[in-house]
Amino acid sequence: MIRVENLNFQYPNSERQIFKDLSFNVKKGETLAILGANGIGKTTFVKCLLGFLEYKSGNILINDKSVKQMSASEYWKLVAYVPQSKKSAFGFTGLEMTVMGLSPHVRMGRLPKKEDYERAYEQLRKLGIEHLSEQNCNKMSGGELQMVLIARALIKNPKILIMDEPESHLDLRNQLKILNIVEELNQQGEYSIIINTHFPHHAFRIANSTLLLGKEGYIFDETEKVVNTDNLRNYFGINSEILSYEQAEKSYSTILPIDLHKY
Ligand SMILES: Nc1ncnc2c1ncn2[C@@H]1O[C@H](COP(=O)(O)OP(=O)(O)OP(=O)(O)O)[C@@H](O)[C@H]1O
Repeated sequence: MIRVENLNFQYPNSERQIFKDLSFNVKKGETLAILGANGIGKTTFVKCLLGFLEYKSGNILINDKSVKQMSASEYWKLVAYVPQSKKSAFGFTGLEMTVMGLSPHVRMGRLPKKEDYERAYEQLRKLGIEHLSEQNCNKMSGGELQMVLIARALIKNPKILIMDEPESHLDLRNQLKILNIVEELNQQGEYSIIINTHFPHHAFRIANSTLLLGKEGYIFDETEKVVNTDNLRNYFGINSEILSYEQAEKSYSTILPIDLHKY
């Protein structure tokens, strides 16, 4: 569904090449987690993917078509972006915010119709947050706003969902709500999901594959093969243990950071 081939990117006036020959793919129905230390290039990658930054060479393809050959409306019908909910200043209600997600499908400049609002309400209801429809986004908690931003992304039935640390800044319950939604979307088998996260144990929980970015290169593979103590030492500079727990025939793993690795 989405394929990245030999992507190279460097900011102008910067010595450092952020990606060198980055290649990976995310199939339909799969979730990819992107992990890496602060400043390694996770957001830069998302900006390349969304077309806000131009990469030096390489290719990003959706359904075997280069995104550079797509019109903006063709691209935005396929791709939805869920930004972080922090530092938001939106004066819209939850319903209005969700209707905005339909913009690639409706003619520019026309007012949303009654059925657009009904569709938005239905989307909020599906996520169990219809009580936020009349609430001003400025007055929502981080978790509530994050859910509305997910509703805004899902309303247009995208094929690819790109989420930038959607569970950061949220309390444990709200983090779980977001993870549950991603898990549910993954199980529906209709989406390719790419999620930037700072939590390796979230990758365990929701991601079929993980891309671990580092200064000298990257690792891309099934999450269980990528998130291990050796890689956490090499890519994050920490000594850690992986703890696993089983309940109701489901297995859960988490990372226990022990101390800083001494080089
Ligand atoms: N406009 C820019 N010009 C030059 N360098 C930049 C620019 N934007 C970001 N960088 C640098 O590129 C590198 C990657 O930044 P990026 O924001 O992609 O990292 P990140 O992995 O998302 O970090 P974090 O986990 O802290 O959010 C950093 O060293 C950053 O300072």
